[in-house]
Amino acid sequence: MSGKLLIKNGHIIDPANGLDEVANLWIVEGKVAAIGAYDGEADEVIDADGKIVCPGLIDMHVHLREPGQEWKEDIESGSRAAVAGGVTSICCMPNTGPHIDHAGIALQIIARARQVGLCNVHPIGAVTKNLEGKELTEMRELSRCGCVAFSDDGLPIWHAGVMRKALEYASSFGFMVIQHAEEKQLTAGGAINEGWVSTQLGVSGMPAEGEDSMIARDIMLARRADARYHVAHISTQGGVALVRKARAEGLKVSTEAAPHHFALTEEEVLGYNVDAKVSPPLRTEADRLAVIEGLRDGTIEVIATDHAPHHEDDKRCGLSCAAFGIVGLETMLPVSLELVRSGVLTMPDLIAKMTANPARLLGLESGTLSVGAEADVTIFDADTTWVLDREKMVSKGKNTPWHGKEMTGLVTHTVKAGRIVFAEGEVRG
Ligand SMILES: NC(=O)N[C@@H](CC(=O)O)C(=O)O
Ligand SMILES: [Zn+2]
Ligand SMILES: [Zn+2]
Repeated sequence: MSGKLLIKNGHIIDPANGLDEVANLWIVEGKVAAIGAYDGEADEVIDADGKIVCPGLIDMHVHLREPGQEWKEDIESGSRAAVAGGVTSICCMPNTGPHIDHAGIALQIIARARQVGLCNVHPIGAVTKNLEGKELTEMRELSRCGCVAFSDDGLPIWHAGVMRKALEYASSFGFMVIQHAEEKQLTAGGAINEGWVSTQLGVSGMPAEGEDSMIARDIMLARRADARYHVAHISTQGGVALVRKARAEGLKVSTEAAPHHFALTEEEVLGYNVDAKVSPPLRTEADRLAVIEGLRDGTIEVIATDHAPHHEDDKRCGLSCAAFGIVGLETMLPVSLELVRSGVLTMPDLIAKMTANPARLLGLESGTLSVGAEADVTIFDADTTWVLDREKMVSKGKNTPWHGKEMTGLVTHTVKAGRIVFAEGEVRG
């Protein structure tokens, strides 16, 4: 957009540039023009006094459902939910219908996202055709058409031989393979974590070993292939320990945690709460604390929501048959801010896990307030409290375990390429 936007007197935190100070942020012609002094008059001013101003958040794990399941979410509703949550760049997973396993679909998603024009949408290409785990996709072509990483998320790349080939092939081009780590032979039929809650409820469980064993296998394969391997939505104590050890060894292994895995435990499903049913499942308190320790010591570099919208019809059918998934875009920031309030992370460290770190892993240009960068900016009040009402959420998916819960931390403005796309609780455009 043309013109000059001044974000005045905010507490600017930009981990990519080590910035942590109260200053003015000037945006000219959609780009960051200056931080601090600038000679000129603003066309529009946002008073950010007492607020935090940071690069637009990046969520590298989102299910947009388009094409194929637009009644659950689509590119427009997902983009709107993103900016309502302060997120200006999302990576969308390939378990759509058709899958993102050929260039045409990737191009179609990017074109539609540009038309919507609210946030950056970067597709993640499938590793195998039809997510069947058998035949590799044309990763190189998918990459040329805008895919920023590769995954069969929704499903694991279960076949060890195929995973080995995928890692070797991806490694020769520097592509990152993102694994939904789940050994189905251990988790088949399970709906929630295997443990005392599954016993109490009489519902089949998914043991932590289902996740741990696949991460262990993959790390061996990644070591052999010298490949970039990223564990999606890590949820277990054992998994975090394996990733920590691999990183200490110098392997190109990384991981992300979803807010529900560091904020909630399996006890959330007591009462057969289908909105707390997710894959991997909410785990034990020991697992939750291990994820928090992983975030604290840097083993887990990224916070990503695994935003998985479902229609009510897919959820309201009992715990065993309900679809897996929790929506996350609109609760990512307030839920994650608890890590700062409880002293686990500093504010800059938290913001880095939602900006600079995913940008670095994926080679994105966003996630920074460097002068000259596209002006994607999130402004939030870290202390404002509000109550989440699922009916007021922008996402079509209302499947959140936080309905009716008090949230601390409110996004007041989202700016995309210099344009205010969210303010006063409303998405604009
Ligand atoms: N996380 C989930 O519970 N569900 C995801 C799939 C996935 O992320 O594995 C979905 O697509 O619904
Ligand atoms: Zn997954
Ligand atoms: Zn997912």
